[in-house]
Amino acid sequence: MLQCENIGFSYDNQSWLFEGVYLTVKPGKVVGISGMSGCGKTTLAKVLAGHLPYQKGRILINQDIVDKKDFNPVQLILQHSEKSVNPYWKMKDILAESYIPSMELLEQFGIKEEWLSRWPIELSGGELQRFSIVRALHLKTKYIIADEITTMFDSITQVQIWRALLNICQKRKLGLIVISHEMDILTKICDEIYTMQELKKSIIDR
Ligand SMILES: Nc1ncnc2c1ncn2[C@@H]1O[C@H](COP(=O)(O)OP(=O)(O)OP(=O)(O)O)[C@@H](O)[C@H]1O
Repeated sequence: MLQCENIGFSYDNQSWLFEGVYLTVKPGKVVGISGMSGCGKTTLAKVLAGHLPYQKGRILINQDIVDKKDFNPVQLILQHSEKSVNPYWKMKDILAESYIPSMELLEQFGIKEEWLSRWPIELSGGELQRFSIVRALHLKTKYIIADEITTMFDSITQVQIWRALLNICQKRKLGLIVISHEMDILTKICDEIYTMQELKKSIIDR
């Protein structure tokens, strides 16, 4: 179980962006987070994935505090995948930095073999995003945070991508946190949905 207890974060060490955030995600469950623009959803995602240090509270996985030196079992997929790839590496090397995915997995996300030998700039935003999703699916990953990950896709491709991701999460019993402004996506795929405001008020064990 991924548990956040009383998390507080500040960018300037003067005022809290959010404080007293509680969130529990069980393996195999899909939890949606929505909220006003600028309320701190992406920041919370970065805190959970270990990209940003938090100043208050604790984050536990199966009752243990996450070991920062080890592979982080909480993997974050961001909206703008071009910001999370090295522009000087070819796609196959970007994937290999994490692990070598099977062709079957690549196919599930509609990745063509010929794209592997391209530079990031030679792919569309949607094509690049497919790589970011696959890259996060390391075998040691236990939780995925998907932060507005399908905004660049047409509606048919959105369905294909969500179906593939949800299938894998179900098969591997991964917990999935979905951050989105699109309530119709959240209501279709999530077991529970919270606003940032509600996370601040909630109790640990619900
Ligand atoms: N590196 C940073 N340094 C200082 N302030 C930041 C930094 N990154 C984000 N912020 C501020 O923190 C607040 C929360 O940003 P965040 O991106 O977490 O919001 P969000 O809820 O994900 O917004 P949106 O729905 O628009 O994506 C914003 O006011 C933003 O300007």
